Amino acid sequence: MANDNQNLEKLTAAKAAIAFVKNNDVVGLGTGSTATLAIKELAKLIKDGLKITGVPSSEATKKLAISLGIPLLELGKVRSIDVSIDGADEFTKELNLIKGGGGALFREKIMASLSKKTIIVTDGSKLVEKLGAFKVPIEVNPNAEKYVMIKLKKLKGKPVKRIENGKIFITDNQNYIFDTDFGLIDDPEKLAYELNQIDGVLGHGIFVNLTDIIFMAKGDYITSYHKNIG
Ligand SMILES: O=C(CO)[C@H](O)[C@H](O)COP(=O)(O)O
Repeated sequence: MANDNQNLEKLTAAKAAIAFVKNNDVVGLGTGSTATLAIKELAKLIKDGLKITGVPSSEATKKLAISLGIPLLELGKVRSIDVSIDGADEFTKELNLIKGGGGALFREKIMASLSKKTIIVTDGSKLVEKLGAFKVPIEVNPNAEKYVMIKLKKLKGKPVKRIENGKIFITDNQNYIFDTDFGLIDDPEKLAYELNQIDGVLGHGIFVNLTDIIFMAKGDYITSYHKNIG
C-alpha cells in the first residue's frame, strides 16, 4: 500500500510528464495508480481548454477517462500516438522496465510501441540496479497454460499463476498472468527475446527500447532519465 509520501511523489512525477502534452495531441493513457494521477491532471487541463484525444491502455483506464470526459480512440484503431504516459513496477537507468503489476502489460506495450514519445512516471521506490526483484508478469492464453509453464521452467523461471481476491486473475484480453521469478536479470533484452518466442505468450512485462523519458520523484526531488540517443 502506498503511503502519503509515495502518493505525493507519484503526483509530482505525473505533473512533470503532463507538461509534454500539446494541443491536439493523441495521448496514450497508461494504467495503474501513477498513470491515474496523470490522467486526472490531464482532465483538469482539458477542462481549461486543452484539446487532446486519449488512447486507453486498459478497460480500467478507459472507464476512468470516460468518467473524466476525456475524448477517446480505441488502441487497436490508431496508427500513431504523440505521447504516452504510463507507470512502471521497476526501472533501471538504462530505461529498461518491468511493467504489468496491474496486468495491462500487453496493451501498454502496444501503446508504447505506437508512441513517438513514451514517458514513464514513478515514485522513488522503482529504481533498481538490475531488474528482477519484481516478478516478471507474463500474459498467457489459457489453452497454453501447461505448455508455457514447461517453457518458462526451461528458461529457469519460476512461474506462479496470478490470483487476486481469491480468484484467478483474468486480463482484459481474457488471459492468465504468470508472475515469473527469474532472479536478477543480467540481460533483459535476451530474456525479452526468449519470452517472445514462446507460443501462447501474448506478451510480457519486460520493456526494452520502448521508453524515452522517466520522471522519478523522490522526496522533494525529481530526477529525469533520458534515452541515450548518442
Ligand atoms: O504496468 C502497470 C500496470 O499493468 C503499472 O504501470 C505498474 O504496475 C505501476 O503501477 P503503479 O503506478 O500503481 O505503481
